[in-house]
Amino acid sequence: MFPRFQESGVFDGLDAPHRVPNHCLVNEYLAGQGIMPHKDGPAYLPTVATISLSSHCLLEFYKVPEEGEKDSNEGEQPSNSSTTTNEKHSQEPVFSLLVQPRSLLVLKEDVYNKYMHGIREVTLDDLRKSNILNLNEALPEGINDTNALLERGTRISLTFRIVQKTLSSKKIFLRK
Ligand SMILES: O=C(O)CCC(=O)C(=O)O
Ligand SMILES: [Fe+2]
Repeated sequence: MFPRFQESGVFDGLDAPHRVPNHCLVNEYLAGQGIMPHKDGPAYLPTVATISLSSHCLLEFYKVPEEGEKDSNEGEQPSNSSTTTNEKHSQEPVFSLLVQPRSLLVLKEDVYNKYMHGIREVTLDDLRKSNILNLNEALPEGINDTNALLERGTRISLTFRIVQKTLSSKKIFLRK
């Protein structure tokens, strides 16, 4: 897989010597589970590549609140079991992407830096809503109606990132 990342240049242009990720987060979402809107934050270099398996989801993008408005959840560890996830989605998304199973989604540059992303806690995704930018290309096989409600199943996501600073074992030893 690393050669595929290098060939496709997904992690090019970052301040990283090897152009491959050193961090992978695996999330499992049961139908109806989501993740609150958040920014991935400065602990990672600003490119994130996500492989999705099993089910689609609707990834929604929100403007980061201005200074003084409510927090932007920057770098906060997002929880996919929070009961308040849908409250955090009260704002309307600016745009959404229909994320297909077996797809690789790369978020970088402005989308990484200027928008929050989240997944609503719903079992049905309403394709009429949310300004879905890739709706026509991403409709699942057999569905040609952009008015459809898409039923979610269990989705597994593998999110690859580059973490710039990791805590060395030496530091851990010295702190004991
Ligand atoms: O599961 C996904 O596609 C998104 C996960 C995510 O946003 C995160 O872990 O920061
Ligand atoms: Fe994220």
